Amino acid sequence: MSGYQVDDATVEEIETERATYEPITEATRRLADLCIRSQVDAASTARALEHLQAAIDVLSQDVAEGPYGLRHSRQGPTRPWGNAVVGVRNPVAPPLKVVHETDHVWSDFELSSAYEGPPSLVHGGVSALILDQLLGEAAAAAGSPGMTGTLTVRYRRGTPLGALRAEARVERTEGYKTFAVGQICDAEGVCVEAEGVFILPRWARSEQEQPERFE
Ligand SMILES: CCCCCCCCCC(=O)SCCNC(=O)CCNC(=O)[C@H](O)C(C)(C)COP(=O)(O)OP(=O)(O)OC[C@H]1O[C@@H](n2cnc3c(N)ncnc32)[C@H](O)[C@@H]1OP(=O)(O)O
Repeated sequence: MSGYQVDDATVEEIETERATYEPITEATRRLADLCIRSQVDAASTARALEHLQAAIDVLSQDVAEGPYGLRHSRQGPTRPWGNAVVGVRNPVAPPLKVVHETDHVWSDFELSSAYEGPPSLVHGGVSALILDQLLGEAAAAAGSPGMTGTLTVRYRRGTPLGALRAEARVERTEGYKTFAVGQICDAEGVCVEAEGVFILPRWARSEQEQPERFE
């Protein structure tokens, strides 16, 4: 399957890539929030748009074909940098930093106004997105990576924008199937719960080196 690339990037080259693109990604996240909440007048907005167009013109001068994919290096860390949840080069990603413990994974993160669904609350699709990632990471961390087959989400109460924690763990495995559970909590407790089945796809079962992650 395409999108899984092994390259010879050195640790230094990976750090340079991160240092080059992470600041502009973070600025773009800030921009998304400002698009929603700025109250400057039309003339100021038009001026900002001119600056943005200039930035787009510069960045468009050299663009890779296709999405980022999942890049593995023989020397440095794996880079899921285009991922919609954890991608450090993806301004759509909050991004989450996921900590892998022996028996579970977790992440403390903030969701800005860009993730709003009902007023002041997180969009239900965004909660599902985050839980899909966390449950998938739990499956991979347990040594049984897979693609999401089925994800069931229960919204117990509204999830406020702002500071949140997501956690996930593997419940059991059955052959190629891994059953994982997880939740998103605010300071008051659980807001959303999920359970999912992660399946090692047929095409990966026969490969000698199975992928470590599916993103
Ligand atoms: C550190 C790593 C971090 C990784 C994080 C990743 C998080 C993000 C995860 C994703 O978002 S993945 C993207 C969303 N998912 C997909 O796009 C999956 C699309 N579907 C497929 O690729 C295939 O349908 C799938 C791999 C799920 C199953 O196809 P297979 O041909 O490999 O399955 P097969 O027919 O051999 O069935 C294997 C077993 O799984 C069961 N199964 C198949 N599809 C299922 C399904 N959808 N839900 C539940 N069970 C399913 C099937 O019944 C069977 O059970 P039994 O062995 O008990 O008979």
